[in-house]
Amino acid sequence: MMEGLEIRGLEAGYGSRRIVNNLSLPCLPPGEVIALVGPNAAGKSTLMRSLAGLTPAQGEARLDGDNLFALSPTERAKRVSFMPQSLPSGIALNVFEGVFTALKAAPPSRMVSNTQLRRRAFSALEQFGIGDLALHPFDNLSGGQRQLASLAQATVREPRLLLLDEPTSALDLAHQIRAMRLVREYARRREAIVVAILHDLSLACRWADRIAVLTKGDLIAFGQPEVAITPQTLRLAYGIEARVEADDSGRLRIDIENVLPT
Ligand SMILES: Nc1ncnc2c1ncn2[C@@H]1O[C@H](COP(=O)(O)OP(=O)(O)OP(=O)(O)O)[C@@H](O)[C@H]1O
Repeated sequence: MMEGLEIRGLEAGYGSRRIVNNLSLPCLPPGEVIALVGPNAAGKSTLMRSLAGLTPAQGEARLDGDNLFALSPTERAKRVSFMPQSLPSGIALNVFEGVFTALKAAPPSRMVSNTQLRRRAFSALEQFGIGDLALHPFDNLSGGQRQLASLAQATVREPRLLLLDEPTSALDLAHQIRAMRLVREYARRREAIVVAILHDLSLACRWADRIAVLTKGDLIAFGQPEVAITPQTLRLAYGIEARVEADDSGRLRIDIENVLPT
């Protein structure tokens, strides 16, 4: 059995409109964070939602050898978590209840008592620095606080596949770094596969093990940051001229020179 996430010939869209075209990726191994980047409307969310079972798709997606599209809802809830771009409003729960409910819906098999589950839910809040918000109604949170609560909710079940749609878009600089660090630690510790849609390429280069660049539904580059993020990719994906340089520690620096006329 091949461990990790394999995607072959995946196509997804809405009705007769195809958004993601025949997409294949080398196996995404456990323990890694994969950033999915690309311009607006490239199909990133559509791809992610199809992996989460929320948008119909054809082709193959296998998680540890199992057909992801054929998992029962319970099995999927145990193995896959999806954090959407924006949380619905009108959630009549406080932050703790929201996370606890997510955990209770598909608890890890080793957790039997409610006390254990409550402890785990609270520790997920603390990990994201929002333990003090436990009793706040979800609906009263700021955009950034909602995103942190949503991250706690997505990780609390310890899924093998964690799908995050723009998890840091509402976070301040310090919380972006904290969130990405926790997500990467999570991938390493739980041997999980994390796929995160990110618009901030510096964040992607700094925290992702590999980057997939999607443009108009096609994968145009995939690999370690220095392989995927090149002047050519940036031109193709975003229509910008940029220099990409690695500093002494090997970190990529993207220097945008000018924007091409459209
Ligand atoms: N529910 C839907 N029904 C019909 N078309 C949709 C739906 N959701 C998205 N689309 C269309 O699919 C295309 C890709 O959208 P998608 O949200 O996957 O892109 P994205 O790369 O995630 O974009 P962004 O970076 O702007 O969030 C867009 O043209 C969009 O209008």
